[in-house]
Amino acid sequence: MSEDYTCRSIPGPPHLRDIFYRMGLSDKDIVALSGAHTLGRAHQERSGFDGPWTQEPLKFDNSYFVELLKEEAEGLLKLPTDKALLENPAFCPYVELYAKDEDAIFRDYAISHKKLSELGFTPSSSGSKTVANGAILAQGAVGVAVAAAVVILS
Ligand code: HEM
Repeated sequence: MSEDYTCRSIPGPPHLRDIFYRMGLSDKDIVALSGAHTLGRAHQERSGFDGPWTQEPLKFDNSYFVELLKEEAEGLLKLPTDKALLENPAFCPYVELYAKDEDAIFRDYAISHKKLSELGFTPSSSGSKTVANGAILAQGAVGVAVAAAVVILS
């Protein structure tokens, strides 16, 4: 398989920035946190997408970025938001850096994940919605804790 992708100098869709900037996160945070997709997979019945992003989805490493840079990554998933990281000149150099330098993604992912984890949340004022949101956020927190543990232990 070839690693023949090079960063394009055209701006990609602004949606990722709309979401992450309003939480005070940066371009670097967007790319580093996307690296969480090194772990796990998509499920047809949940999101409509199917499959893992990497060959070893139980291992936290830099392979999300390595696979993203490959023109063909057979059997592996690339979401539109994954591809967007290659289409924006502000994001793409980080993809290249993390594909080359695993220590860099370990370091930057830990920093970005800490920022994300410490943001907190504002519970809804409506009772039943609060319970539903609380349950969803609790599930999310477990996922975040697992990913953080993987980073720390690796
Ligand atoms: C950039 C915006 C993001 C989008 C559009 C996105 C989208 C998705 C989608 C569609 C799935 C598959 C869900 C399923 O079918 O089960 C998924 C899974 C996952 N996401 Fe994201 N995600 C984003 C950011 C993040 C972030 C910031 C993290 C953590 C820091 C993260 C961690 C994960 C993990 C670990 C899985 C695998 C879950 C599993 O194996 O069940 N994602 N994401």
